[in-house]
Amino acid sequence: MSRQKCIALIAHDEKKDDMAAFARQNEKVLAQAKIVATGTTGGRVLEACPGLDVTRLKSGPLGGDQQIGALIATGEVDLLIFFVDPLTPMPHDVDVKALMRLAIVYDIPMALNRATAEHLLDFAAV
Ligand SMILES: O=C(CO)COP(=O)(O)O
Repeated sequence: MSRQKCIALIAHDEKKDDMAAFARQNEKVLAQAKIVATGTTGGRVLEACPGLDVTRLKSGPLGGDQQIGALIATGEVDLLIFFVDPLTPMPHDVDVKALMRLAIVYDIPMALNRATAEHLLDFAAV
């Protein structure tokens, strides 16, 4: 039997409502996976869907993006869903860029907005 899929969820502040709505809408699919999330995003996802298996890491600006990058490097993440806010400068922009780079290096499917995330979830059908 193949191992349970791991989905990483991250949303910048302006996109957190969107992430909560996305989680609610896709709760059944997400419930079949193990979820890892940056701290605040994970809290919002759990508020929206208390039954999900969510491991909350550090908040993004405090190293959470790098933790998810490390999980990608060790082969533990199958899909990255990251709702990026393109309109707000971030103090941890270099961490965000590093995370995206690792997702590319390890060829992990990566959705940076909701429209793509819906397609990837359908496609991955965990
Ligand atoms: O900043 C983030 C991603 O870069 C997200 O972190 P939080 O989920 O803790 O807000």
